[in-house]
Amino acid sequence: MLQLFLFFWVALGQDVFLDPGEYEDLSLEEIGVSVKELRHQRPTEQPRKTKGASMGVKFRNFRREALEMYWDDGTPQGTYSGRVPGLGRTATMTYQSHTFFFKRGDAEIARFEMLPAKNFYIIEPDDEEIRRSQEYQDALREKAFMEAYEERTGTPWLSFYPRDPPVLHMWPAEKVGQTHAVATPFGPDHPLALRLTVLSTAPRVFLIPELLSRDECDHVVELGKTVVRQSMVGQGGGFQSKTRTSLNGWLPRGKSSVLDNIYRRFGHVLGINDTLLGPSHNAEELQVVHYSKSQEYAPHHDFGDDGTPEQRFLTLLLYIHVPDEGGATSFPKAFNGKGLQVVPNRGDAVLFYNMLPDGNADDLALHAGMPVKKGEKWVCNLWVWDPHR
Ligand SMILES: O=C(O)CCC(=O)C(=O)O
Ligand SMILES: [Fe+2]
Repeated sequence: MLQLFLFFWVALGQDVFLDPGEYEDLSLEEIGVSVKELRHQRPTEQPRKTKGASMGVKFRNFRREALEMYWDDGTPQGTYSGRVPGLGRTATMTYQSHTFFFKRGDAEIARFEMLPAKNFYIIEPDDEEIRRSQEYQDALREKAFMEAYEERTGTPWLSFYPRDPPVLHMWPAEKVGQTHAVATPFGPDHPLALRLTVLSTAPRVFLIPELLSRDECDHVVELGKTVVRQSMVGQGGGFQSKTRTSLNGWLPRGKSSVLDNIYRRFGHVLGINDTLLGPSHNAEELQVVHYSKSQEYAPHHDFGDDGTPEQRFLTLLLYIHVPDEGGATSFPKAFNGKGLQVVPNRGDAVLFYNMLPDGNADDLALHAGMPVKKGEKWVCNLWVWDPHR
């Protein structure tokens, strides 16, 4: 009977959650979830830097000729920063008030000072045909959009442009301590009632206690041991880096029937049809990560700009073996810079959204795997893309 009830509950897509109006924002201590560790990283808010802040910028060259790019370091010649092809583009991380200039031979063609809320710089065409081209008109629209967006929201547009709001379900995160209840028939061997509790509203971070059973954690660790290798970061196969010293590997959902059942559960917990959670649809294979003592993953975003609107929408991080000391997952930009760090219990998961409801990537979703001080840490990442992979 209970099973039947739960089945209908799920089938109707009904989630039980309290009216956000009933919630007070709770402090981390007041949330009342049982975890190994849950705290702020700093006692005070860290105001977002405005002067001298780092920023990602894009340049578009609408000259037909290639240009040489220089950073103005105060010397007459500047620091060489690479070539921008004719009608090409480049992007770089820099700082506010820094200046770049572009040369063809000895002639300076353009010079830009990096200004707050201006992340897009256009080297103007010198011929009418290009000025009338669709590409140039699109670039002007993109520049105007980026500036208006940052003006309006105080945060830069980091997604590909143009990009629609996400199509996948996103759990509301209006107040710290708010919970959503989900029932699923796909428990370890019985239906399961689960809860998602909001740990942070900006970025949107949830704790999901007891998503996996102990036996399931053991099972995934055992599968993980057969696939982990030295971690790589970056695109195109990546490269070894000091910022990610852990080992990782990938597990297809069909690796075992236990894993496939867990994926069905993920579908209910995320509010996303589980058939979409395969590699040919919206998700990557399950990534297993192993850290031993002093290994870490420095602060990073899970999204990247690969020049398409498709983006890593959410991260479901499963703790399948908890370190004895250290190894928290941290969100240094949460709580206006007070930060959030959490070490859940074994079998718990942390869910966070890398995108905002308007389709922008969420800069605040910056996070890190802090150094393990004692024991071993095993986690899994499920990355779900929107609108598809
Ligand atoms: O280990 C953690 O706590 C975070 C891991 C992570 O961010 C990643 O693998 O992308
Ligand atoms: Fe990550």
